[in-house]
Amino acid sequence: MRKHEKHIPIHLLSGFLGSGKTTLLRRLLDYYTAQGKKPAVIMNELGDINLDGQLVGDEVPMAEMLSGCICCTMRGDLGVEISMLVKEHQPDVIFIESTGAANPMETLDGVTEAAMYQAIDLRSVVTVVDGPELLARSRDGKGRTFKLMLEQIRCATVLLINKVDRLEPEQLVEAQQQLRELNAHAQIIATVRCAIDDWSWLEAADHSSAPPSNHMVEGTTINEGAACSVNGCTADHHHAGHQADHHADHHHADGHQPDHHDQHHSHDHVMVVTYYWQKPVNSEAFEALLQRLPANIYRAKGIVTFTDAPSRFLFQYAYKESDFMRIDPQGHVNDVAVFIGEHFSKEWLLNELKQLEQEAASTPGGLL
Ligand SMILES: Nc1nc2c(ncn2[C@@H]2O[C@H](COP(=O)(O)OP(=O)(O)OP(=O)(O)O)[C@@H](O)[C@H]2O)c(=O)[nH]1
Repeated sequence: MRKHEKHIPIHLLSGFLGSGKTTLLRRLLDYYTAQGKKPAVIMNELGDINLDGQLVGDEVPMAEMLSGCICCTMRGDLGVEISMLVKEHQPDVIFIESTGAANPMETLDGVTEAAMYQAIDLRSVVTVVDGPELLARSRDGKGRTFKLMLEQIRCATVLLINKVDRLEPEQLVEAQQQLRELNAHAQIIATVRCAIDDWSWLEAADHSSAPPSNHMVEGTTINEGAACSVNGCTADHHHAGHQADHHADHHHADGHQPDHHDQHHSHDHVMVVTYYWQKPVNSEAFEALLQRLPANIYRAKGIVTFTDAPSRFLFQYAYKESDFMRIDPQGHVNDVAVFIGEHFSKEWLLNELKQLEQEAASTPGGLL
């Protein structure tokens, strides 16, 4: 790397499954493109498909790191992906959206490792916190998921407390107090759908005069006056009992038709089940299934065709709330559903999904 080479600011988006990282990413992309700047994105998913990528415009350069996690198995690849993005697109800024299950300290290590030989500079770690979920889990106060959430909060330079529309005013105060106790330095911003009015923190981070070699893990500040809490981070760096096979046992990029009910990756204690739909299903029956998913399935998303609606839909489910958006994907995209959680019964889930397909197929009427 040449001494006076311009360093590209990098922002790491962290936060638990379904907290709103992609929602924030879209806002960040709009913010930069409105200023005539060129943002680029690295998206990391545990599964082998990137559904969130469907929500990002084709004009945004994007590298997908699938079937693994940049905090561990794919850590070495991160530098390569950054290098390719920089070489091909010369972006003004890069956002890395990590998987909700990523250990933030390990991810930070990965980014800063890459910064040693790339002209990049990590400027902020933005952790999106699902407000209602933080309160619910802190009442219970245990479990590996909660611990991971705490680590993500402790390592942030900016904390977005999101889904405030689902909090009473006194609950918002309680959640803000919890965040402040966990992280004394980060700026805390309360948001609904990650809508941000004041972007000064981002401008300050991008224009920080910190020498490029002083990256965060060495304990320098990101914004003046907003010290990075990384040094004080008490994150557990061990991947205890981590024996997951992170590599998908099939790749559909090669034209190979994926198996119907499919592989199961696990990242640490988190399981991912990917199901490729063979048939359309009834929309009401599908919504009913989402509502009766067990509490240990936190997150689901995918693309589905309904027998009773004229288009395909991108669906999102996080903690009992579901959203459906009409889509018309470019190129060949399978109908697929990804479920993420802990210790849930894969058999139960696959049976339910197959039953939906069978019921829809045996109901007279067919596709609209
Ligand atoms: N009620 C409510 N829903 C929200 C808010 N922000 C995001 N959502 C919804 O929460 C779901 C998850 O949002 P995403 O932005 O995809 O979350 P994510 O963190 O990127 O999810 P993963 O990448 O799967 O971990 C979507 O259905 C969003 O529409 C909010 O402020 N309030």
